[in-house]
Amino acid sequence: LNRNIAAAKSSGLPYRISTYLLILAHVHRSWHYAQEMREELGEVYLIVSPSQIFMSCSNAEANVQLTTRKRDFVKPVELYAIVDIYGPSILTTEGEEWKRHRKVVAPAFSEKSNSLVWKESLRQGLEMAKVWSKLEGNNSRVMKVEDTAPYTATLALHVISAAGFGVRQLWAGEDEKKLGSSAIPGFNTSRLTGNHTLTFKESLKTLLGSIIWLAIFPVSLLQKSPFQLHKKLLRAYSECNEYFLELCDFKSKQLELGETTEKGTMDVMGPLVKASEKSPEDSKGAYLTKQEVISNSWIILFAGHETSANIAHLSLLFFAIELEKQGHLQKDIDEIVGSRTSDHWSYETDLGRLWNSWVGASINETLRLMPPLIDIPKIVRGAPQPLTFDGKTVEVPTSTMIHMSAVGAQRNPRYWPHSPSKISNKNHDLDDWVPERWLSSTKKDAHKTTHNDSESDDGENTTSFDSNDGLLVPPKGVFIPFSEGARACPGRRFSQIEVTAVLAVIFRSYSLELDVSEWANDAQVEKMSEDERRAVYQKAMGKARALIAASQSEIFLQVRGNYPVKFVKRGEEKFMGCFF
Ligand code: HEM
Repeated sequence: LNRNIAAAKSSGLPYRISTYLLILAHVHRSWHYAQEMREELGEVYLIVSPSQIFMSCSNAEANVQLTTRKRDFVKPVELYAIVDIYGPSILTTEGEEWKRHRKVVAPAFSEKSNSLVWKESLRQGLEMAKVWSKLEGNNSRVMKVEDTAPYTATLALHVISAAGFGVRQLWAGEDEKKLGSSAIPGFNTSRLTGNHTLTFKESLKTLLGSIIWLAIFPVSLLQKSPFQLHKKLLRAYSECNEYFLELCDFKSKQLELGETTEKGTMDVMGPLVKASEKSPEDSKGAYLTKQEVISNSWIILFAGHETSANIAHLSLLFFAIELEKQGHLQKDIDEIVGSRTSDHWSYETDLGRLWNSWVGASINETLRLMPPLIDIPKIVRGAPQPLTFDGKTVEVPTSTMIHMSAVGAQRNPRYWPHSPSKISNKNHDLDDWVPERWLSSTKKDAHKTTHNDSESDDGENTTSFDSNDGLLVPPKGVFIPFSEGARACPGRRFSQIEVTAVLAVIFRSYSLELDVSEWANDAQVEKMSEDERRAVYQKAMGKARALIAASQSEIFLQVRGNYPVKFVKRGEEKFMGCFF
């Protein structure tokens, strides 16, 4: 402890002494009090325990250095061991090995795969609404949904399966005949072949639900366990591996045949399989082994599934709370797509326009307020590292575990346009969901920047629909839900396109209102005056806001519990009129 205190003292940073367990608790709960800590200790501070020095950073200038000086501040890949179940991947490697993975995986997120994401997300959004309409007591005009979270999770899985792996998935009740020649037994059908005892979706559900065991114990030990839970988990683990292997073979054959080369490389996995068929000598460093194709496919599924699903789920919930804002959203969607049905919406023109409207603004605002990864970890492995911000230079001690606090920077009044809160007594509204801050009318010169976030310091450049001047572009290091620099998320556009398509296709046809049946039934609401309706809705708004504020971060930030909502055909809203 004394040694760590001495290192903290000489760092020049404010620090607090704590135990390691309290650091863990801090990390786990930090999103609840990131701002109080920032106000008390400053934007960059240390917590010191006998076994560890921990640094939290909500300063933009420092964040930029943490993401661009990739040799000085490295990714502590050991933290990701929990998801490393099929071997090392792009997410869980560092240095030269990571470069090899990245060289293959990042370009696989191409314009071709993005256009698949767009098409599939529109289709899945419509199918999801169909499923809601068939729930007990619902019809196609009024659809009560107890919890939208499991549905957005299924949707995200289906989109990754289609755009990531080239395998379309169906919702329960959809006719498997629809799949035609793209049916793959067990992977997207209920018929099992070979040694399979579970479908792909069943194995995945078991695996995701109990992944923690695989992180704690090696497979060889679990194999000796007498517990049913462990046996089931191991079964799911090996069947998932089998499914990925079968998928690799399927894609190899597609590529071999040549006739469907285009089809075989449209999705993200196609280029990975292609890279595994090259010899290391012929590939200029861009090759993967077959097992690495599987480990990366798994990681793509894992990293891109709950994250996008949570943003879609939360955006829906925020719009149900903020009916006036929902009105603005629908107006923008109507203006952009007009009377065209979603099968005529274009990736080239409509996507960009939707992104630069209330749709993109609301997604960015959800990511700002509720980033799925509340902290982005880095570590100092070698000598202490200088860090310069606000005109001073401090020294980050060796072995310091760093958290770039996404919540801390993204709610920091210093960096964001803000007004006094309309729902609390705070003098800023950065803890509130205010999508309009992203729209041009609220742009202020002070927040303009020259940074083009479509370029990483690896020199990789991809076309971007979100680097034009449609939405506010915060300074570098301030808006970091996808991290920045070389280790930034390669699935950023994938998820932006997915959530844009889903919100647009749903709000084009439906309005979303909170269920108020806890206070009044439908007949009672019918008889209420406008003021009475507003009063009852405000109770529901308060409860839904409290639910979101009580979210917890396990691996990702997630709402715990649910709030029932009603999707109603546009024009049949019960409460929307009270808020205009
Ligand atoms: C709202 C959605 C998403 C958010 C907020 C998000 C956030 C992030 C963040 C913060 C990182 C950096 C983690 C770190 O450095 O420790 C990351 C990395 C990664 N993400 Fe995402 N992500 C999202 C969606 C996706 C999607 C849809 C995919 C794939 C389909 C994906 C694939 C990956 C991969 C493969 C990495 C590792 C990159 C590397 O280490 O080089 N993500 N993501």
